[in-house]
Amino acid sequence: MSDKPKTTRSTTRTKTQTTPAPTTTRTTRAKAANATKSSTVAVPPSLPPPPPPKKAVARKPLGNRGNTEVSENTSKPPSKATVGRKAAKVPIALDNEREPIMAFLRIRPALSDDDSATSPYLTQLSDNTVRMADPQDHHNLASKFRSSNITPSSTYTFSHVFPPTTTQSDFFTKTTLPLVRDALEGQNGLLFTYGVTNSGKTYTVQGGTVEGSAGIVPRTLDVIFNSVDGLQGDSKYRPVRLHGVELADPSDSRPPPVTAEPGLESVLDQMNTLSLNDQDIDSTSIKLDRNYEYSIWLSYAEIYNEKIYDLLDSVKDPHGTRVNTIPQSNSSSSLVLARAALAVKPSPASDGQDSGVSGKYIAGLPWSTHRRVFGTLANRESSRSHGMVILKIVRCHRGEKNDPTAVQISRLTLVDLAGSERTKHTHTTGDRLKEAGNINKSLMVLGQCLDTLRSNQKRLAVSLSQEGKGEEGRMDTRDVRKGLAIVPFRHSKLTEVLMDYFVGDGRTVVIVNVNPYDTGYDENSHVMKFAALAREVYITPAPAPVQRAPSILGPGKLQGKLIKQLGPLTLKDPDVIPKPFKRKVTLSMGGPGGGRKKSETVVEVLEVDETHEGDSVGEDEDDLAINPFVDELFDEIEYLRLQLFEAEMRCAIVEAETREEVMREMEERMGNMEEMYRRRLMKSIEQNEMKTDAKIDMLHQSGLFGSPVKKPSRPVEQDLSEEEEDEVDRSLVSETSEDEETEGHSSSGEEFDFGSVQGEDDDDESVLNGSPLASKGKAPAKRQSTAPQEIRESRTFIPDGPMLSSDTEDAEMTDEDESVAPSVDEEETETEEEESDDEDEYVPPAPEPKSGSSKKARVPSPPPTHKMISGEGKQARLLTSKTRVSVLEQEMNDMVIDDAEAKPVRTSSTGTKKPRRQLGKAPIVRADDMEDVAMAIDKKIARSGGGANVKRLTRLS
Ligand SMILES: Nc1ncnc2c1ncn2[C@@H]1O[C@H](COP(=O)(O)OP(=O)(O)OP(=O)(O)O)[C@@H](O)[C@H]1O
Repeated sequence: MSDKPKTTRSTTRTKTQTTPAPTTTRTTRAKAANATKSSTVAVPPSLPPPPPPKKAVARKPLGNRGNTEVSENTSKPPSKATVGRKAAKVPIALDNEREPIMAFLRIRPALSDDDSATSPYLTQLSDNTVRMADPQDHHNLASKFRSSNITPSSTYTFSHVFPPTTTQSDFFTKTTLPLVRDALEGQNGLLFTYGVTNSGKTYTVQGGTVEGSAGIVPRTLDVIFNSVDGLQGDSKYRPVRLHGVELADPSDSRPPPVTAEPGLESVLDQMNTLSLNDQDIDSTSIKLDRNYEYSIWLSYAEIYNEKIYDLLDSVKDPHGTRVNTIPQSNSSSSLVLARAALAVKPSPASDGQDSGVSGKYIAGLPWSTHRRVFGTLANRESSRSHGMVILKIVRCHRGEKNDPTAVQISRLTLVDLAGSERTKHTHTTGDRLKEAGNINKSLMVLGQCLDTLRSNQKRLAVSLSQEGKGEEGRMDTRDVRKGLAIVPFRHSKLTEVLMDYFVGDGRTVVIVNVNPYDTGYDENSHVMKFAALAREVYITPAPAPVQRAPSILGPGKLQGKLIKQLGPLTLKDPDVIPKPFKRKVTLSMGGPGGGRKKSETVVEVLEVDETHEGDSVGEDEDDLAINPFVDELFDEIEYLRLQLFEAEMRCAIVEAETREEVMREMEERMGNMEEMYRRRLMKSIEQNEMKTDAKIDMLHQSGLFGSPVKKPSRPVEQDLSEEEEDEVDRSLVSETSEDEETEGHSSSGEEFDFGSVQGEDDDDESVLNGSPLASKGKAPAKRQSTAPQEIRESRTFIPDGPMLSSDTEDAEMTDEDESVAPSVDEEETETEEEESDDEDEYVPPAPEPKSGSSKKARVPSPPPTHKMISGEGKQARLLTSKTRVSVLEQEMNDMVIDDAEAKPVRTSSTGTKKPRRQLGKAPIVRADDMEDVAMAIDKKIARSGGGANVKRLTRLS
């Protein structure tokens, strides 16, 4: 018993330190023949709250522990008892029927202030559902156009969801303890963690560095050794391959030859003397059938770059010599370690078992204790490799101890998968890219396997459901089985090694780890979908296999084969040795939590390809069964899938970029249009203001506001007598009528410089100088010399002269109003403006009517008012004044204030400058306003006796 290995678990457990548990136990008590059946073992509903943290206590050697119920252990509080208590609600089916793969979700807590400041994208809805929504969705434009298979918000269902507050102990009890119990009863079990980097996989499997954070692996070992304590067998047999057993080598049970490797001495010494806190020791014990004795075997392997390595291997240099000295961090000497990859071989039929399930095993993976821990020294990088702890429990009935056919072996495999992020996000090159590619490949193949299994099961289920529904349309289930798709287990080392679990060789549990603060929303969506897929795959756990006819090999034979297997490590013949893969590894010891100073050493590791020499019976025939063509096809499918994925991602990115570009362009155009309309509006406002100012000026000048402005250009008019004024009034009315006809031509053929002429050639161009108002102001001066003649001649025209009625005014204004509406296309608007200009051309009053009866004949009949105007007397003059006001209003409304930006382009054929009327710039004059103005003017006229002021107004207009 003094040979019993000491505990090697460490409170300073980190990713880089994984120590082997002692694996061989001896039976210390050969009694309890009538022990109760182990199936009565139940899991506690929940563990009691952990005891107050004690000062670290020395871990008790396993050999000294009694295999007793915890309640019997006086050193432990009864509440820690695990046997005989009511079963916890662990969602693992207890029958051997078909059952889905269990998928548990564990949500990582916020670890930093940054995490706490971010809103998590995962919300727990119930005990088994969560909703995942991308919080960046509202801000991130690109995320709106992410590839179509990523949904912005989804609800996912799991067997159970563990919130961030879940303790390691609670998590272990609800997810792994049932598997441990199964394993002790002879049932295989698989548990693997799946998630992106930094989501807590390693924390879940191995544990953290703080007290009470021991993970699944150490707790599993605790429970197993607690349970078998007192029932240890003499390790007569040891497991080989997948299901086989052979006679054990006596050295398997010996303690490690520490002195032989002084470099490791300190490491192992450190491990052995480390003490653990109570919270890190799981005191759960499962009540076992005491008719059996047990021996526990452990191996630890990693799958790195699609190659499998033994992490419990002795440390060797490239020449195969054991390395005795590990250089310390401050040492200048460098160390090169070598390790050989292990082959995966099919389990031979000679290892036949009851379940009939075939699988593969890692050839050369040692199943013994006291090995040097490569895993500890070679620093398994959990992000980049899949770590597998494989526990084998060899159970032998006490009454049949010497009957090798009565040996029962069960396996419990705990896998910490590498981070599942995609290559495109890792931005890696060279070796890192290769690593990422292999990780992606193995995880992708794992997904493919589950997918194929699911669809095969569905097809089978459909075929079975149709059985008994008559012959027609029903397919023989055997035919359906033949037509099922091949599950591509062989396409990655990971699935090759785990395949037997998926075809019914035990229960499977998937733990999905999610960091809800991580930015990899898409990656986590893939993880969630993987879990959803896993839950749709059904497995039929086989009953505990019993080796009825195991192939027993002598230890010598096995050793010989192992030596053969490890032979390439000597690296003596470079021609036959594949080119090794070299990488640098940092070894870490001590550090926070353990109270030891942290030391680091960098070593180079040479990784040699696996040898394909067979080491087991019957494997060659199995290998021959592999069809290389099918293999090729699978490779091709894999390659195409990868290409498809990359193409999809590229398309999604291009689409998102294009959309963004188009949106930017549209925004720019909208901005330009907005600016254009804004400028137009401002211009229109300015013009209207100027026009209003001009009107006010005119009213001031006319004296209507009590401050007449004297116009030097009209001195003669002011001197006219009353009679003359009347004459002028009448003549002006006549002029107005005549203006409609004469198209702005004076009797002398002279053209006025305000208003353009209808039908005028658009090509005429001249620059307008000054405001149209100025032109209007000048007009009377020109007329001045001809006024008496005009008055005389106009008398004959007044009755027939057309007048602008208010209706006409309204109509014109309406037309112009319509033309004000801006058009989207500037050019179109321009054209319309020009056309409208021609249509609504302002017709200035002609100073002298054109002679000729033909002109008169075209004049429409005048309204009755005109006839009255042609009469004599005061009332008639007043009416005439009103009419003049109407004309004035009309002219004011038609008036255009020219500004610097106007287009004064027209000239008459005679070259006279003409202001070009601005389309749509005519002001909207409200009828009420005009009436008011008219009334004011009337009053003024009445007060002043009409005459001069009316004349002045008219001239002004
Ligand atoms: N439940 C938890 N409670 C407290 N800390 C946690 C928890 N889960 C994870 N952590 C911490 O989060 C960090 C990342 O966890 P971990 O290394 O286990 O992630 P991982 O998924 O294994 O990453 P990788 O794939 O790179 O190995 C670690 O510091 C770990 O201690």
